[in-house]
Amino acid sequence: MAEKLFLYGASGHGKVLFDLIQSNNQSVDGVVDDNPLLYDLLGVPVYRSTELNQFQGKLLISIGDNAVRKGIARTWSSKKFFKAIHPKATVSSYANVGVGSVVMAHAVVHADVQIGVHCIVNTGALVEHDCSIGDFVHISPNAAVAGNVIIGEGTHVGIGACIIQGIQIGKWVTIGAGAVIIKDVPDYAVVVGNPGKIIKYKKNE
Ligand SMILES: CC(=O)SCCNC(=O)CCNC(=O)[C@H](O)C(C)(C)COP(=O)(O)OP(=O)(O)OC[C@H]1O[C@@H](n2cnc3c(N)ncnc32)[C@H](O)[C@@H]1OP(=O)(O)O
Repeated sequence: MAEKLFLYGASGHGKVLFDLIQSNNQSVDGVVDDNPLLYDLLGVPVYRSTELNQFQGKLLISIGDNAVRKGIARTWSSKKFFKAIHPKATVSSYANVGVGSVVMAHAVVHADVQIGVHCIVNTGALVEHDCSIGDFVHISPNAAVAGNVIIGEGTHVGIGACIIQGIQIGKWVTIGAGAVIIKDVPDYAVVVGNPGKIIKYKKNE
């Protein structure tokens, strides 16, 4: 019998992953969320994290916030996680997608790309050849990352942003929606606009 699959996070992102899992002819057996007001996600029961140890199965963290995803992955590091790739995503057989990561519909991940653990490559995002994407990164819908780009842990590439080839982006960077990144970006920077300019630094993850 197939192992049971659980989502951690009864969020909007959780709903999208729910659909993704069904697109792969699998089903979600339960959702974990500590919001006491939530009892069900798309008809599947929501459990509290205190109940999680009762369940045998594999877990996928369905929370968009990169730092929160990292915290949950650490807390539940003894659990088995799974990755999920939409059947309408294109992932090169020469790319590597880490455990706990998701690749949404119409995303493209080309050859010799390394994607870390617990990442989100969101709907229609493009990751070109030879990129290295750190753990807990989120590449938002319709963002495009050109070849040979390195992105550090926890960075969020905003919706529709573009990063030209060969750029190095630090860790826990925020790239604003629609930004065009043509220069390297240091750790914790928040960058917006075309061409991308740093408007501030985040204090931490
Ligand atoms: C499925 C999903 O939903 S995936 C989620 C996808 N979501 C995203 O991609 C969101 C990305 N986030 C953004 O673009 C945000 O605006 C951020 C993180 C860049 C900035 O947010 P905040 O820190 O709250 O900054 P704030 O809104 O105060 O804006 C600061 C300044 O930057 C400007 N600014 C903010 N975002 C952008 C942007 N994307 N492009 C250009 N300018 C921007 C603001 O106009 C403001 O300018 P001002 O000081 O001259 O008035």
